Amino acid sequence: MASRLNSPADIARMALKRLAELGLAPTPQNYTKFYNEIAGIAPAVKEEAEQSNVQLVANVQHVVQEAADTTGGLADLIRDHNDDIKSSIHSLQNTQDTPEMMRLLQAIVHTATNMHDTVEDSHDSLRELTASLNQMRDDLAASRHALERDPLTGTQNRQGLDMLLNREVQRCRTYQAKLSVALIDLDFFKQINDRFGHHVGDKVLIHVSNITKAVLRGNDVLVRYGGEEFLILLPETDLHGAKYLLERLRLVFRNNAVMHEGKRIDISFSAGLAQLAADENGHALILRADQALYAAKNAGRNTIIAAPEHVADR
Ligand SMILES: Nc1nc2c(ncn2[C@@H]2O[C@H](COP(=O)(O)OP(=O)(O)OP(=O)(O)O)[C@@H](O)[C@H]2O)c(=O)[nH]1
Repeated sequence: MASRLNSPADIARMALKRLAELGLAPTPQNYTKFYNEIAGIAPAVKEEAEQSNVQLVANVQHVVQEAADTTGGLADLIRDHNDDIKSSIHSLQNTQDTPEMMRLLQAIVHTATNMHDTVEDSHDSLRELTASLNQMRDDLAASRHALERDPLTGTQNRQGLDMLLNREVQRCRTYQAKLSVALIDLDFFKQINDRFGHHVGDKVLIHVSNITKAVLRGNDVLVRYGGEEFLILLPETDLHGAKYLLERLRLVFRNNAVMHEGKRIDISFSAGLAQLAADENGHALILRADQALYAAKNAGRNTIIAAPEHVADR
């Protein structure tokens, strides 16, 4: 049970403890690596996404500046052309000389044609700029998606959880809807790594997230919460429904062992469940699920425990 922690301070403490246990120096690199591992954050993806976001913002600034230049230039040119046409019309009204009238008319046609061409050019360049901005919007969405995904299992990571949870809690308040969370921690996962190697451990994590996703409904969200710990957000689900789902999941785990070199690797999990109370926030809800998970581990593992009802603060 690697990640039992919610606050950054707890995660930081745990990261330092890990470094000390392994006899590693608490360098910024080592500290960051362990902090991210415990918090379930993929550093490479995070850094890459952050860097590309900085690049993206610079690109957006550039395109917006170009658009401003284009429209500003267009306004100036139209004003100049307008002045020319006005002046030619004025001269036209004050002359009776036919050749002069012809010259002035030609000048007006010429200016109007220039104006038309200028507007056409600006239109094309603004269309190109809009296309660039649309492309950037898509890049930004893709980069945000990558930032919120766990690269190993493809599930949501903790990065996007706060926003999702707040949204669901808000929805429950507005519509008096139900929301439960399940915190699942694989039992004795370290032994799988130790016995078969880290790559088999990884394979087990992928397998676990795949079979879990197959059991969940479309609205449910599976989050890789820590190393071998998963959180499931269950909208429109009370504690009874959450228990039913987790029991089903336990059966699915039992019937779908990972096969490695012709041998079964049996996997079980412990889980803590909690249903959102009317006056509770998302953080407190997860904390109760976490305490229930602790109780499930202490009860001997392969156990599902529902948190007692939330007692309102006085
Ligand atoms: N293969 C693999 N192992 C991971 C990953 N993330 C965390 N782990 C391992 O998960 C193990 C968790 O070990 P423990 O915290 O002792 O928990 P456990 O062995 O599951 O024991 P209990 O939770 O108490 O039942 C550690 O060995 C971590 O290195 C990962 O992405 N891949």
